Amino acid sequence: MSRTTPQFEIRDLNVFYGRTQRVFHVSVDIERYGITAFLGSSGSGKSSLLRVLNHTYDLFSDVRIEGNVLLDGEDLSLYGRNSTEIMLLRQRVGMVCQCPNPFPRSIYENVAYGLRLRYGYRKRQLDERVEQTLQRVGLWHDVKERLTQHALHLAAGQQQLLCLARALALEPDVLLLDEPCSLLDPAATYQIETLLQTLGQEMTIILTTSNPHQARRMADTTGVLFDGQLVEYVPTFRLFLESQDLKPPRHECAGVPVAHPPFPCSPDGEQGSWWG
Ligand SMILES: Nc1ncnc2c1ncn2[C@@H]1O[C@H](COP(=O)(O)OP(=O)(O)OP(=O)(O)O)[C@@H](O)[C@H]1O
Repeated sequence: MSRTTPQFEIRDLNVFYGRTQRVFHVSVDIERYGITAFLGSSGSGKSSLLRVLNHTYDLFSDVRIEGNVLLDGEDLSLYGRNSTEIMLLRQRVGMVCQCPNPFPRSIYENVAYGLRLRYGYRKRQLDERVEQTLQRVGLWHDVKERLTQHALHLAAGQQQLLCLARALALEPDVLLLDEPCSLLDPAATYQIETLLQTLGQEMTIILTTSNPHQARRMADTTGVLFDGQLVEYVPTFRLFLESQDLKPPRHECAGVPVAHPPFPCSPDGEQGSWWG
């Protein structure tokens, strides 16, 4: 595989829940390394799109997808449900959810569990890797004296860092993050965003957000989802330059003009909502 092959090639992707279509004809290449954000209001299809990238949509019984998703040139639609390929895929393409969801076990075990399963490490190797991984997410200093404590006793931001550590321990090529900061306070958000910017230099990060400021701060490329349709997919700086001009919508989807929402506040302001 060439280094210039996109990490993901998504071709005419449609997602249906039962008979209702929620994602429409999304075609996009996601480049290797850096941060790509999918920005949209609640219900615009961000999670539905993200879940296709590591087959977690399989976990929902009423979902059907059409189209092709290629990871490093390999077509994921050829993978069968619950197959070994899918297990390996989810190690390669790790995921962190909106709501911090550590295992109801100790802090140590949250990171060690996957390492033990994947690499069969013994105690000393496990200790080393757990420490390294917790160092990597900046949590080691806070938790080194209480590794055996229940993970749910950590603050929400620390729980989210632990979930990141759990995913990173398996050395994924890609990290998917579904609104990773939406339930966190500004300090924890800052910590996670800073970490993701560092990680984006060595792996592909794909995140969803409903916060245009977060996309602007974080992402190299931003896709805007609107009612399940991808109405923009551009380098982030272009999206925000153009949005400031409050240009009228210039997109069509299936012949219908799409109301691309303007950016309502000053480019440096944190007030207002894209969608409000
Ligand atoms: N498992 C499901 N079964 C049925 N409908 C679903 C399911 N998951 C999502 N949907 C619907 O699909 C649409 C898109 O949902 P999705 O969660 O992808 O949007 P989102 O942009 O991630 O929203 P949010 O930011 O609120 O999570 C919504 O109308 C939602 O109700």
